[in-house]
Amino acid sequence: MPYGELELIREIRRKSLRNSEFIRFGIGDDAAVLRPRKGEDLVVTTDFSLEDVHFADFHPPFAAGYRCLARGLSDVAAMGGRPLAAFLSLALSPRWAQDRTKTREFLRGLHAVADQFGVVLAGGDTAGAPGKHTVADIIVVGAVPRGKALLRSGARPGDAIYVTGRLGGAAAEFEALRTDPKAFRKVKPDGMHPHLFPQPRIAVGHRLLKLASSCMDVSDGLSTDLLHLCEASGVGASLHADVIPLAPHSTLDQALNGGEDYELLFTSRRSVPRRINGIEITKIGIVTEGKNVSLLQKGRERRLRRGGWQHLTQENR
Ligand SMILES: Nc1ncnc2c1ncn2[C@@H]1O[C@H](COP(=O)(O)OP(=O)(O)O)[C@@H](O)[C@H]1O
Ligand SMILES: Cc1ncc(C[n+]2csc(CCOP(=O)(O)OP(=O)(O)O)c2C)c(N)n1
Ligand SMILES: [Mg+2]
Repeated sequence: MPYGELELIREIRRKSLRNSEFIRFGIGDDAAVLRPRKGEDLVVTTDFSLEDVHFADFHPPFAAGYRCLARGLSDVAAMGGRPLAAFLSLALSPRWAQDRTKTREFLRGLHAVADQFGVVLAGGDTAGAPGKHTVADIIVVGAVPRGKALLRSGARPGDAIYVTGRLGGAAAEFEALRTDPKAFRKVKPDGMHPHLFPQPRIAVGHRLLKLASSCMDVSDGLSTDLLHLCEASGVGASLHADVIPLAPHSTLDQALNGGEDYELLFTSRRSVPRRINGIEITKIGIVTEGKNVSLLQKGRERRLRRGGWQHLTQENR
């Protein structure tokens, strides 16, 4: 039986009926009413999850829904924010509208990560997609202490460059999933599945408010994202390939160019602990003057190539 719009919204609303100090009114009115605390700035981010771009038939729909919100939460983490409310705009392909289990599983995954991080789904929009692909857009609203949000532009020469967790795992798991989707049917968000269930580093981001001079999340790949950060800060960098923490079964190329690891890349000139909230922190380089971003590998130095993901080009693998 296909979903009707009202029925689907009713189902989503039943699972999201929770107001909070921040959400005065959530799903049910023409717009949500949010009330930030005094002394806070709001952070707002939006991210597409497009069928055949961000997820495909070989993804369990539960994981597609989980990733959809986790990616938005990672952006809030990168700003040092605590996430408060999410908004989901969902255009279902005819196939998804027909197949209630796909849509239900997608929403179950989305609610799983919402519950994990105490975020309430406070609104959205529902439609039938005009084409063959399901399209989801997630908006996440969070809060940071006023004037304290972590920016990409704060890196200064002499700062050390750090990354949380391990890199390349998402690309490695993506390849494994594409090759043998059946092997991933029963996986759970246990922190061991960097592609299917990325873990937004909210708690680390919060601690970085007092430690980091700049910060961003690694979504497109370390190479591309470090170049973004350097450009925003007007600095160069020297990246040490041999100390980049690789996830199990992943390669340096996947760590540099694979993307979707949703770890935090940050700079600091303070003393940074080796672990924050149980997550390992690795120093991977140093911020330099000028504009050159170089990669040091086994004593040899070369220019860091922007090898990560770019939409609207044919270069993606
Ligand atoms: N269509 C758009 N309209 C307005 N701003 C956009 C649009 N697309 C991207 N941006 C903004 O450009 C910046 C970089 O975007 P993006 O590369 O997607 O960041 P990220 O990789 O962290 O998601 C962000 O501040 C984002 O809000
Ligand atoms: C079906 C499918 N093909 C390819 C990928 C790989 N992929 C898609 S988008 C992307 C980069 C990150 O996506 P983007 O939309 O730039 O995320 P953002 O930076 O906005 O968080 C990667 C590596 C995937 N996840 N699913
Ligand atoms: Mg991007």
